[in-house]
Formats: sequence, C-alpha cells, structure tokens
Amino acid sequence: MDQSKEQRILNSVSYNAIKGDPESVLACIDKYCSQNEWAMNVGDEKGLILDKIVKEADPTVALELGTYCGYSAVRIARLLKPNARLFSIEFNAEFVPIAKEIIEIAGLQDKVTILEGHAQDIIPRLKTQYNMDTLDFVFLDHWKDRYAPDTILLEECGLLRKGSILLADNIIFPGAPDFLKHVRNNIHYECTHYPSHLEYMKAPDAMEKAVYLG
Ligand SMILES: O=C(NCCc1nnc(-c2ccc3[nH]cnc3c2)[nH]1)c1cc(-c2ccc(F)cc2)cc(O)c1O
Ligand SMILES: [Mg+2]
Repeated sequence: MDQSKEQRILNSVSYNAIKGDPESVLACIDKYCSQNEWAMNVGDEKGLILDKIVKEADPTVALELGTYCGYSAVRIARLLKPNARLFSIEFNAEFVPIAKEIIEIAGLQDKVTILEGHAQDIIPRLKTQYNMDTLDFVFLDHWKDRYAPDTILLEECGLLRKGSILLADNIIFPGAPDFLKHVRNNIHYECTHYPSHLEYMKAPDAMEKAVYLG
C-alpha cells in the first residue's frame, strides 16, 4: 500500500531533523512542504503570528483543535514554560500516530497530549477527565465550519475566563465566516485581524485573535 503524504512528511522529519530540536523539526516540515508536497500545516509565515500570540498568552494550559501532523503543536509546545501543557484534539485516526512521532522527535512529548476524537465530544469532558479549570490559549485549526460551534461550546462548558486568548487559522482561505460573525461585534470578545498568506502559497489568508472578556 502506498505511503500517505503525512507518512512521507514523517519520513522526512525522521531522516533530516535533529532529535530533540523543535526548530529543526519545523524547518524540515516547512522545507518539505514548500519544495515537495503542499500540506495544511500553519507554516512558517503564519507560524510567526502564532509564535507572537503564544508568547503574549504565555499559557499554562493550551488547547489546539486540529493536530494534523503536529506542526503547530511543536510550534506552540516549544514556547511553553516548564509546567505548562498543550492538549491537541485530532479527529482523523491516521494523523494521530504521525503527529505523536513528530512531537516525540521534537522532544516535546511530555508537554503535549493528543486527544483523538471530535472536538464537540471531547470539549465537554475536559474539566472532569483532564482536571482542567479554564484555558489560557486556544488555537483553532480544525474543520472551518466547526470553529463557531466549538467556540460556543467552550463558552458553555465554562472553559474560557476573562483574558482567554483564541487564535483562529484560515480566516480567509478556506475561510471561517460563522466564527468571524460570532466573535466580531460581540461584547464578549476583543478581536484583532492578522493578514498573511496561505501556508507555502501566495494566496491571501489571515488569522484572527479573539480575546474573551468574560
Ligand atoms: O482543513 C484544514 N484543516 C483541518 C484539518 C483537521 N485536522 N483535524 C481536524 C479536526 C479535528 C478535530 C475535530 N473535531 C471535529 N471536527 C474535527 C476536525 N481537522 C485546512 C485546510 C487548508 C486548505 C487550504 C487550501 C486548500 F486548497 C485546501 C485546504 C488549509 C489549512 O490551513 C487548514 O487548516
Ligand atoms: Mg490551518
């Protein structure tokens, strides 16, 4: 059976990256996906925006929706302080073992927990099953039509606090219009727009930061 693109990305990281060095894992994925096969990692350009917001949030507990190959999990986890943790929800069973291996090659396995399943099924269990209080930072990068309902779910489950920072990828392309409608012109959110480009392409894309005001 032919290998998947995601398996080929893992092969490239396993062969070329320096074990325990997150920067080299990120560089390897960006090089492979720029030169060989496009893939839906947040990428190096939008990755700089992600870095900026994670440093601003300095989260103790972070959540990511949409692990994919683990690129943004590595990007986020490499910036976390010693006792901070990232929980990442992935729906596609094929992506989970690949993301786990890439996170392990980066040496960040102690900081990242991958939860397999639908976000809408896992979010309601985060407080009880993972002893969570509230989330300091949420990166939305899963199915674009799930950004809005899952944000509402996070609110309803009491997982957001005054100052929780949400950052959403792909606001322009593929686009998340319902999410924008929910957070913009909403007294409970303070939004900031970050224009950029689709990963590894010239097409315009953007990220949206939405700070929950309580
Ligand atoms: O679909 C995307 N990302 C989502 C993957 C995912 N990985 N995991 C999930 C999940 C995880 C828990 C879930 N719970 C419920 N649904 C879930 C879906 N979704 C995506 C697509 C593009 C893209 C751009 C241009 C194109 F021509 C084609 C594609 C670019 C991007 O940056 C993306 O992020
Ligand atoms: Mg994305």
